[in-house]
Amino acid sequence: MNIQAITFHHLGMRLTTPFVNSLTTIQDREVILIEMIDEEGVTGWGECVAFSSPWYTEETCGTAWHVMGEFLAPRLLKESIYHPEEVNERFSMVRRNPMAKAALEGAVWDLWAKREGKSLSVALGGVKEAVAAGVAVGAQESIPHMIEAVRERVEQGYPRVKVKIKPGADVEVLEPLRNAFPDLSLMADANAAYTLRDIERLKALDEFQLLMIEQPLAVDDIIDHAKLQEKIRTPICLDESITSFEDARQALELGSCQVINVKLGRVGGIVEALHIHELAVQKKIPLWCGGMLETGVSRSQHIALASLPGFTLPGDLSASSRYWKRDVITPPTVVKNGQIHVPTEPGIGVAIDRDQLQAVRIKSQTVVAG
Ligand SMILES: O=C(O)CCC(=O)c1ccccc1C(=O)O
Ligand SMILES: [Mg+2]
Repeated sequence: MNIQAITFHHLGMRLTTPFVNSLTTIQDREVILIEMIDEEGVTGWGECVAFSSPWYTEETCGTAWHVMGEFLAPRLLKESIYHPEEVNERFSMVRRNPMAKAALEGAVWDLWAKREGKSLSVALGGVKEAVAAGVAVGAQESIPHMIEAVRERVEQGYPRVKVKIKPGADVEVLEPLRNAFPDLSLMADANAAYTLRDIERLKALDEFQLLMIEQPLAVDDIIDHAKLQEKIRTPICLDESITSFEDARQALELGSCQVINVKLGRVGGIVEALHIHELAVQKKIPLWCGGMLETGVSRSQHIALASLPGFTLPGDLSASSRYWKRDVITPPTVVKNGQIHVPTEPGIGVAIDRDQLQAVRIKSQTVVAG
């Protein structure tokens, strides 16, 4: 395929409720959507999941806009592409910047799958008709508010709930939650809020039968996580620390985690994620798909990825309505009986809601071939 033009749409979205974690509060959500068109007029869509500020990892919408526009997009427009697996290789002269790479690679996969008449799920080797939903509940102003927020999600049918913790708001939150929901599939995400000096606090969390604890230590650490895993029973799941297949391989070799949260943006795209999946299946390491408070474009890619056999745990895959009053895709993602249907239509299997795109667009920029 010959990509003719790549358009970057800069959107200003707003979450229905603010999302609070150990580092920041997000309500206004800047988003970059990628629209890619080939010589036959087929269009592929991708999403850059970086945030406005570098609180989660170092990329931002600003750095991604720069890297995609100046360095990555020109490499896609220069020569034809036979298969999306070539994209990774073509981007290899750009160090890191996984979210910028994944955004463009994702659009190429959507475009290619549409040309082939295959759903993204089938194109990636997916085997499920539906994937388990899951939900992340941000920090709340009080314990009763937290219990109510979790109850609302349980009543909506989410089979697994994740809450955010930090020192001073861990046992304090998890103990009342566990008492209120003795049988709930519950896990905690620290977004790197602890160090090994907090070991006693972290050991105390073993009491709450958590499915796992996500990213307790530093964003770039795999050494201390291995030491911590030896001292606690709760399985460690890595999020921020895994930015590529190589990171996953090394973390598993060291014993830094027992579970991996795969986010396409964080690991640099679909090909990296497929390699991680292959390794995890071989090593019997359970995987699940994370989320980035994203629009339906990235979520649809994650739903396709979660349909692969190695994604054995419910992810942070929630309904469009959990994030947005109106998503930019149609139909919106819905959760039924705790599950999300995997689309069978070509590519990501959902259409872009052009009216909504227009309504939330701040600016667009197009880069053309030749
Ligand atoms: O529902 C979602 O999109 C995931 C919510 C979530 O936990 C999260 C949201 C934004 C950035 C990082 C994380 C995380 O998994 O750490
Ligand atoms: Mg996380």
